[in-house]
Amino acid sequence: MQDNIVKIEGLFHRYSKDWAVQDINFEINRNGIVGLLGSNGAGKSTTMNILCGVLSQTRGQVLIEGIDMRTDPEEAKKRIGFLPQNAPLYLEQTVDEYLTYCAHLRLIEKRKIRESVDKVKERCGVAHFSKRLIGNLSGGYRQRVGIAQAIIHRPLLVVLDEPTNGLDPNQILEVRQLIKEIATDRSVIFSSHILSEIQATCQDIIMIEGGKIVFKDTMDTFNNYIEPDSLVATMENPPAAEELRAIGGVKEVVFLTEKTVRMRFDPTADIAEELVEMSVHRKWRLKEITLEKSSLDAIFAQLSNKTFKPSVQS
Ligand SMILES: Nc1ncnc2c1ncn2[C@@H]1O[C@H](COP(=O)(O)OP(=O)(O)OP(=O)(O)O)[C@@H](O)[C@H]1O
Repeated sequence: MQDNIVKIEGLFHRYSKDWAVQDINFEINRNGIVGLLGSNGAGKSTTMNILCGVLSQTRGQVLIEGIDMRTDPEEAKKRIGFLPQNAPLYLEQTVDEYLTYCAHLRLIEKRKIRESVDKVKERCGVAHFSKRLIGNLSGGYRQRVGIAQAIIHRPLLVVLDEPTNGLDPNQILEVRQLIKEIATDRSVIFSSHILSEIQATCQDIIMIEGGKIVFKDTMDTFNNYIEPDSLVATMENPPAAEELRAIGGVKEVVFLTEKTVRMRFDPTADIAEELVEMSVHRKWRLKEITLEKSSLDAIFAQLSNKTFKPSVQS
């Protein structure tokens, strides 16, 4: 039977008195990107540092392809590439010097180092900056070099701690694209405190809050879990706001234009059907109706406050 790429069981860690993470359990069994989502201080870096063998857990087990990170760190770490929150870059080195140094650290055979460095520069789009000092690169290119050091030894798992933090919108798109590319033939765990970032990048999501997992499943399941709670309707002959507000389950009515209205409602009420029926009877001449889901941040807050654990993950 094939071992999981990653299996984390009953992971607890405390730095001093309080638990930073508690009872973290998850598995990764396939290539692609898993998003680790949580607000500041939620426990993302602690989990990632333990997963990569940089921090030793108080309790629990981390297995990489069945190899215990605690008892056989050398073998387990060969299978992992890590880009911590503060990328371990030497700003006074050129891209070539730095990646060659990383290749040595990763124990790549001497005769293969040149080739490995060239390949990874090509893959990460930094080949044209080979002789440039890292200190003189933009934030986006520094992150690319950080990702290059994480994949130079061709690990089966790459762990990226908030890799798009501090980048401008264009750089974020470029780094996201690079992460998607490197995840085609390996597994990537990617952390962020921004839900839309995880949604745009990941196939699976693990939400962590207050050191505990509050949601873990596929991104598709997460998206389906979000129920619509407002609609936008356009009517040729709309009634007054009070008439719409009187419909059972409607919480708020706001006219966006003379003929277009947004109605917030209780997700358990079937407002759309009611609105269509009333429009026919009262001749409001409904032209268009669009259901809207709650803001992502609201869902994040909602999930963060409750413990919801679907059984499957990847
Ligand atoms: N070295 C440390 N010593 C003591 N407490 C720590 C240490 N590092 C983290 N913590 C605490 O552990 C908890 C989890 O922190 P962690 O850095 O893992 O969260 P995070 O989700 O990565 O947040 P951020 O995005 O802000 O880095 C927080 O309460 C934090 O204050």
